[in-house]
Amino acid sequence: MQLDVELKKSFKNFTLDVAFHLSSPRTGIFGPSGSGKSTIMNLLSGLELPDSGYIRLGDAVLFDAKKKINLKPDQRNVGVVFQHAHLFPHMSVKRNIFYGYKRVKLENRRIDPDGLFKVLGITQLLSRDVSTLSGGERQRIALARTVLSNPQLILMDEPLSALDEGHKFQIIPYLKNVFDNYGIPMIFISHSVLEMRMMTDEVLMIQKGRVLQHGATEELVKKSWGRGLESYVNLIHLGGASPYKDLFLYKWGDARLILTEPAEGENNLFELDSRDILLFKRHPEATSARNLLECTVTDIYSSGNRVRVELVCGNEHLIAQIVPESVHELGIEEGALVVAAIKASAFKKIF
Ligand SMILES: Nc1ncnc2c1ncn2[C@@H]1O[C@H](COP(=O)(O)OP(=O)(O)OP(=O)(O)O)[C@@H](O)[C@H]1O
Repeated sequence: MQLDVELKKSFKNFTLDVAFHLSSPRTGIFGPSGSGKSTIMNLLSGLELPDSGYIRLGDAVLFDAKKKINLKPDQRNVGVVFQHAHLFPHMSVKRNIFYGYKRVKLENRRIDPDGLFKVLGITQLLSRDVSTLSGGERQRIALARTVLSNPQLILMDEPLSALDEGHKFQIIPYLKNVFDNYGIPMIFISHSVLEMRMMTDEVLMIQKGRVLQHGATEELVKKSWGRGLESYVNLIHLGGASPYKDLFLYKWGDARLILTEPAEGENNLFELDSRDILLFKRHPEATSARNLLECTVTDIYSSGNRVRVELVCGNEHLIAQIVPESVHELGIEEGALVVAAIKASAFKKIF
């Protein structure tokens, strides 16, 4: 994806003034409430008219104030998934999905609907009444409708934020499936760092209508933590568990992890707060922590009274957060060997 944007838009109490070039097919727009994320999305999709600037998507000019080009929303080939699914309540699920499909030219119907229903896990929902669906199911239906319209870009405006905590992340594997199967570039809007990390490789940080930072998602999360993010959260993908005494044993690269929480299937995501990792110079003789990992320090960065220590443990990466005094006591520097101790209960299952 190549998206070139320079846009200005003023409302009574707010001015958006941004210029950016996005090339990653999984991009995020991140920022606090009221920073201008939805305004950017509305300008890109053609729902709002910019005061000035241009929008170029690949070879297509969607908007150019100087050249007086302004493609209508349905000419832009940009699909939108909103926070709420906006399904027609009087139509069946199937009719909702195919709404608009008949307007897609035959040569552009490149996505097989039955295949898409499998990818989104909605085949069994097709004959259901819209009113009987859960929030996550509704979002998957809305996504199916958008994908079938054959967009060259999908904008997702906080697609998870209306879902309750328990179901929020269940939809993430489906979103990833759609991306992996059809390769349609996505711009994902959110004010959740966790969602950004799960859904994007590149992120544009917006504040008060301006671009504050732009870069690789993980790098921004690691390095800009001093400005408000209390600690780094390690995201750990684990396959299925096997029982181990009263606990559960997982394979993690070449290492083994013991957790209190069970998980099924090969696609489980756990979070581990960087503050929950203790570092030792040598193997402790006895400890209540069930996990002791031999690691090498690869990077250290500090902000105020906190220091983040990047580690490679086997072939996996971890970030621990300690205080400056511990850095001196442990002799932590790049290349140093340490033992990371992690309690079995420190891993929290996301999905
Ligand atoms: N049509 C409009 N008329 C007047 N002000 C508007 C309009 N649309 C947006 N705004 C204002 O522009 C600012 C940015 O709004 P926007 O919805 O883009 O923020 P956001 O980052 O998406 O916020 P949130 O995360 O809460 O959805 C807000 O102050 C909002 O009140």
